[in-house]
Amino acid sequence: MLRIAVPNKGSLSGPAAEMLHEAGYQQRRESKELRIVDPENEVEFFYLRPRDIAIYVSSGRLDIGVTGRDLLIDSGADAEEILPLGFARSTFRFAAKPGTAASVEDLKGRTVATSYEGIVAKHLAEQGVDASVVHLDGAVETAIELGVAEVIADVVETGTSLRNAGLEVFGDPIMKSEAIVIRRTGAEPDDVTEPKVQQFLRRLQGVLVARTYVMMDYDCRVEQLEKAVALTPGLESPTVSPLHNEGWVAVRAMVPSKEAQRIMDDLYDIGARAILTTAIHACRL
Ligand SMILES: Nc1ncnc2c1ncn2[C@@H]1O[C@H](COP(=O)(O)OP(=O)(O)OP(=O)(O)O)[C@@H](O)[C@H]1O
Ligand SMILES: O=P(O)(O)OC[C@H]1O[C@H](OP(=O)(O)OP(=O)(O)O)[C@H](O)[C@@H]1O
Ligand SMILES: [Mg+2]
Repeated sequence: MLRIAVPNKGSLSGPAAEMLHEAGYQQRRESKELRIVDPENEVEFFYLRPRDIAIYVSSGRLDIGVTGRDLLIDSGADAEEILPLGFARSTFRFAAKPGTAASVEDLKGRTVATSYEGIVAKHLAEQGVDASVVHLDGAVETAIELGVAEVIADVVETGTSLRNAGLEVFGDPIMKSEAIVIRRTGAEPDDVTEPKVQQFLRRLQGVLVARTYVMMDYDCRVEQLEKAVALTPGLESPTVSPLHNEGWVAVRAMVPSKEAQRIMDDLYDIGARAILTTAIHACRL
């Protein structure tokens, strides 16, 4: 049975469960459940605090886990990223009252409040800056107003929390994060576990592709086919089938969903007709 760690709370938990459900895995029914077995897929899910997941996975007791890249790096645990999952995207940044600091060098001798001491200490050491770090569990934006620190280092998504606290980011982003799948560094692939890990990754990749691509079908004149294929090259190459009407073909290709409307306009302009897009529910590339 493959043993997988899944976030039990916070920003990662809902989207992770949704993605696993889309990938065909059974998920818990109640938020208090700590572990469930999915016998059909021979997988056991452990619902753990996102911050603890890298530690469990690095111990080797769990085979893989879903966590945030920032949490993995912060933990310093012996685990590595094997698949980015495209949700819970954020940047990790320094912020302060406007005019306080312009770059990481300005942190010398100052105090930085953060929930991610590991990331901050590593970054300051890399930059050769000597500053104090104070650990807070959350709501770190308030630390400046209350005089606990002059600078904070925190997760920024929309920037709303910073704006509400009257703070501004400064310096280069410390890192970019998103949800990821991790496994123990240098895990020895055994014959029983490895195929299951690979199947798990293929399923999640299938969900990612289904989320980012749509299937496009259209008819076009043979003379326009090369132009049309250049607009819709597909992943390998589009399927082209003859139509009953001579001189026309039907084309089918996957296209990035974000570009679908523009591609439909361009196809129409070169004379393609009956242009349809349909959602992809699942796939294996
Ligand atoms: N507003 C946000 N937008 C995107 N990702 C976020 C956001 N807040 C936290 N994250 C990501 O969630 C992960 C942290 O999860 P964690 O559950 O520890 O904190 P949280 O989501 O802030 O929840 P809480 O603070 O309520 O416990 C990190 O990978 C972080 O980058
Ligand atoms: O840029 P934004 O879109 O505002 O998102 C970033 C905020 O979201 C998270 O806070 P959360 O609500 O989890 O509270 P916390 O600080 O107590 O973790 C994070 O710690 C930031 O404060
Ligand atoms: Mg938080």
